Amino acid sequence: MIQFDKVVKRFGDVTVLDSLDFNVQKGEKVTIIGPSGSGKSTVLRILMTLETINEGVIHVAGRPLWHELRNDQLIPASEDHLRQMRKEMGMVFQQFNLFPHMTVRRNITEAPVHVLGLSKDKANQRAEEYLELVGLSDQADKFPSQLSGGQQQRVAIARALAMKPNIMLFDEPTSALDPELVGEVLNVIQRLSEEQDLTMLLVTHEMQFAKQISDRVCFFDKGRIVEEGPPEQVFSSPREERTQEFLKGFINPEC
Ligand SMILES: Nc1ncnc2c1ncn2[C@@H]1O[C@H](COP(=O)(O)OP(=O)(O)OP(=O)(O)O)[C@@H](O)[C@H]1O
Repeated sequence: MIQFDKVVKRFGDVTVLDSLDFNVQKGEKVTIIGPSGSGKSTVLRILMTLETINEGVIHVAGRPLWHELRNDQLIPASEDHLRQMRKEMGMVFQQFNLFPHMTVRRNITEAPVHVLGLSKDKANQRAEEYLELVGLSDQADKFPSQLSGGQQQRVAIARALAMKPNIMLFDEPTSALDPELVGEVLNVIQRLSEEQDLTMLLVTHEMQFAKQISDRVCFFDKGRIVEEGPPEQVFSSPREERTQEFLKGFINPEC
């Protein structure tokens, strides 16, 4: 579903992704862990087409993301191609990014109406369906500022799902939340992973959750995958010294 081939990303002189090879299968739930600045968010932002790449090729659902095929040659993607490719993915950010002047319902229906061309009725139906999934059916007429951080993040998840993406990207979805609100968001993500046929890529510092939810955990350092494997292996018996050092910083990651 996702394939990075020798992808290089630089910001000025700093190489953030260093010839990265990385694959995610259809339906797979993959968690990326690693120290601050290792390039985790950059991977998601590149997939969401929020950042460009300098070298390499990325395929999403079998099609090149940042390129188009013309006469068997890869050429840089047009804005139209990027717009099409973006429909494959939904992203949930650390800071919710809801539209503050719109109700919860409109936050969710806006893109389905204006990007997918759904009728208002259809989009409203869809909003109800996903608000129910995230446990917020009774909050549709509120504004984001009237909700807790955990509720806002659940609306953000419903909003991303309402575009019916095949891939969901979560960029540290709980790190801006007060500790007592983290659980409700993780519960929703857990439910999604169990009930929806989604490919999921999650960046998180919630190691226990990563262990629970993931088919595979990838440990990133300096723009490369240092170690990857099933969560039991990576958390309980990491092979690489850098992974061991990183995990020592977390309280009982094996629990
Ligand atoms: N727009 C940008 N301009 C310049 N440098 C950037 C930009 N975005 C990210 N970087 C740099 O790229 C590196 C990787 O950033 P990234 O956000 O991917 O790391 P991360 O592993 O997600 O870190 P964290 O866990 O702290 O969020 C960092 O050194 C960061 O400062």
